[in-house]
Amino acid sequence: MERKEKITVVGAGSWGTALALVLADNGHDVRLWGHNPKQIEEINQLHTNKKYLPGVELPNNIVGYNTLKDALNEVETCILAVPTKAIREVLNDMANVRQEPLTIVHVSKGIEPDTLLRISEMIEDEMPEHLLQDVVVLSGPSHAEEVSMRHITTVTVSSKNIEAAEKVQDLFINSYFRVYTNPDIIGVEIGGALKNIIALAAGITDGLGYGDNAKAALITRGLAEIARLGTKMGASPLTFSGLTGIGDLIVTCTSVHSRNWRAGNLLGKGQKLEEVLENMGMVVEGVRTTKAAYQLAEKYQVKMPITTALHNVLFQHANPKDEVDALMTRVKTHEMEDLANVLSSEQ
Ligand SMILES: NC(=O)C1=CN([C@@H]2O[C@H](COP(=O)(O)OP(=O)(O)OC[C@H]3O[C@@H](n4cnc5c(N)ncnc54)[C@H](OP(=O)(O)O)[C@@H]3O)[C@@H](O)[C@H]2O)C=CC1
Ligand SMILES: O=C(CO)COP(=O)(O)O
Repeated sequence: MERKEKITVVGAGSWGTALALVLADNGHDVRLWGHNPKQIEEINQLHTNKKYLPGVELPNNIVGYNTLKDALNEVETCILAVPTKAIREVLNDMANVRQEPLTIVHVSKGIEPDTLLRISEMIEDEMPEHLLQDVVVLSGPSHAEEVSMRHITTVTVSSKNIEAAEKVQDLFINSYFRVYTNPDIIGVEIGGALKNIIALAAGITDGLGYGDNAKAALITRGLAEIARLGTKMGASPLTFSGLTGIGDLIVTCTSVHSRNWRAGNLLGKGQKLEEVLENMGMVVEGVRTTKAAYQLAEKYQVKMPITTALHNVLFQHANPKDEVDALMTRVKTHEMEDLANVLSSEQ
């Protein structure tokens, strides 16, 4: 019989709440911490979180907490489910109320602009060493709306410590939520973060009225530039053909649940970025990640034409249609650059 645990989910948005449900289904005592007292009252009294997961009923073994100290008391594992922008602030608050080491499972998909740190690196940077047991990432094609309806979902967990990843695999795995492990933490985090850029771009092309051919082109050429950067950063190229690479690209570029796709769609239809973000009401990670990936491309001297085009649209007021035209009229090239180099050296 598996050990049932007290587990704290930090962040009561869509993804934190959906993951709390999976853990509750597995019999764990789940504490769901959020910074909004009214929302916590709703979770405890009505067993709903209507803003983030409308129509979903939460079981009794999910208890809402508004105080981090109480939420983290006597807990060994915490799931960190806040937007990338809020991570440092929340970790700082956690460090102030913790004395014992904690395993942090992060589920956010982003890169920090300017420092260019992946989220596991941000956690190591911000959390004092004596308070950090292990850092694990959970990522993959998984919209909260579907997970909360117990629709079949597959994800991957990764950590520098394989045993920690396997423990998290055991906490989450069940008949509708299948969890794999992958030792390549760089590839897992880069794939999960950068697919949001391509999802924004896919939303834009849909909003402009382009068809499925354009979407397929974006997904495959998007994957090529993500893998080009990721491998330079030390990731295994194989990871990009897995759940956290192509898998997450497919779901985010093709699903109406995706906030990144929806934001891109509105941009393609002519709305201004500020207006789109204001009306979304939930995090659109791809915007900040585009800034970070653009900086990473410069740092590692990697060509990322789709990321650059999106950067121009988001931050330089470029016209989306002009950027698509510019992408299509670049100098002709090989599809597989490495393969072309190998073949020409054999001649
Ligand atoms: N939704 C999904 O399907 C998936 C999301 N993810 C990733 O999970 C991460 C979280 O996303 P998601 O849950 O969807 O986002 P949401 O926008 O749905 O929720 C974000 C939550 O974080 C809270 N929050 C924001 N800032 C702070 C802060 N400074 N301190 C404390 N809490 C804060 C929000 O509170 P408030 O309501 O007060 O704003 C809200 O409860 C993102 O990185 C996302 O990419 C990954 C896989 C799937
Ligand atoms: O990461 C996700 C699905 O795997 C969620 O994507 P969005 O943030 O675009 O909704």
